Amino acid sequence: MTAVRLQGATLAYGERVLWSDLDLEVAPGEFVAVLGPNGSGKTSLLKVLLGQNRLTSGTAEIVGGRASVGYVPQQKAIDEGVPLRGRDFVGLGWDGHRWGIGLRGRAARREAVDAAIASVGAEQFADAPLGQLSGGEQQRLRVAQALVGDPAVLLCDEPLLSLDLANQQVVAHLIDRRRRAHGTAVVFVTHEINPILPIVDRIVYLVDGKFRIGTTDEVMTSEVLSELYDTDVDVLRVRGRLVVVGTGDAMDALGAAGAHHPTEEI
Ligand SMILES: Nc1ncnc2c1ncn2[C@@H]1O[C@H](COP(=O)(O)OP(=O)(O)OP(=O)(O)O)[C@@H](O)[C@H]1O
Repeated sequence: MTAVRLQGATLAYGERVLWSDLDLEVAPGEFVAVLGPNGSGKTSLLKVLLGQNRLTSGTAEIVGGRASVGYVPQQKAIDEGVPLRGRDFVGLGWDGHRWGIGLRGRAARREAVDAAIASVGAEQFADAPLGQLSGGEQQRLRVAQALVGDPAVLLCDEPLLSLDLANQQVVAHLIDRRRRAHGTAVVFVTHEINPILPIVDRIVYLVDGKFRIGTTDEVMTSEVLSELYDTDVDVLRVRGRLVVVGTGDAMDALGAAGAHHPTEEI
């Protein structure tokens, strides 16, 4: 069974080839992380799957169709003045999938919104204005919004960015629980693999037109990353965490260079 399929997928902007001949099948319930330095084409890959970017060649398919996709965007602070309540924000995810809400539709909507809010443990703050919530609380509601339509595929674009360690773990755990309980396929773009290290099934690692796909143990080695980066890279395991040294990225693919939490990574 396959939920997401890329075949011979190539994306180029003019002369610049981000990746080429990418073959990837994501199974229902599988958790695939997309890693790579800035500009390697991680977000572009998600945009292809969302139907916002066209491949230069090859094919990309969400097997259940685009209606079965949930999307968690990057965590960004929502303006304090936004009058929307958390509950209404989650409801927008439902409305995106359905038209013509009758009485019965309204009851189903309420039920689905309540269930999505409960699934991320957001009952306590779902009725507060969105702009007054913390970054972690807002991000939990974004996950609820993506889940309310009961997606078969969840696409996440750096959903942990700028969350503290505790909230990173909360959000990662929510997504993990969801994919195990519902067989949701997850494609998860991230700079920081450590918060999802216990969860991830496979990694797609993109670097400057090259890529490697495999399990964490297959991809996160000094040998593979040195080859991808074309320079000496060391992958160290320190107290159950991965630290990468030598990629030269301002914020390298593991967050080990520490743009966000330098002291927490080691
Ligand atoms: N529509 C476009 N036209 C031309 N170039 C683009 C377009 N969209 C993205 N790019 C370029 O393609 C490259 C890859 O962008 P993308 O956002 O996919 O990278 P990324 O791996 O997600 O990076 P980051 O980690 O910085 O978010 C970047 O250099 C970007 O400037």
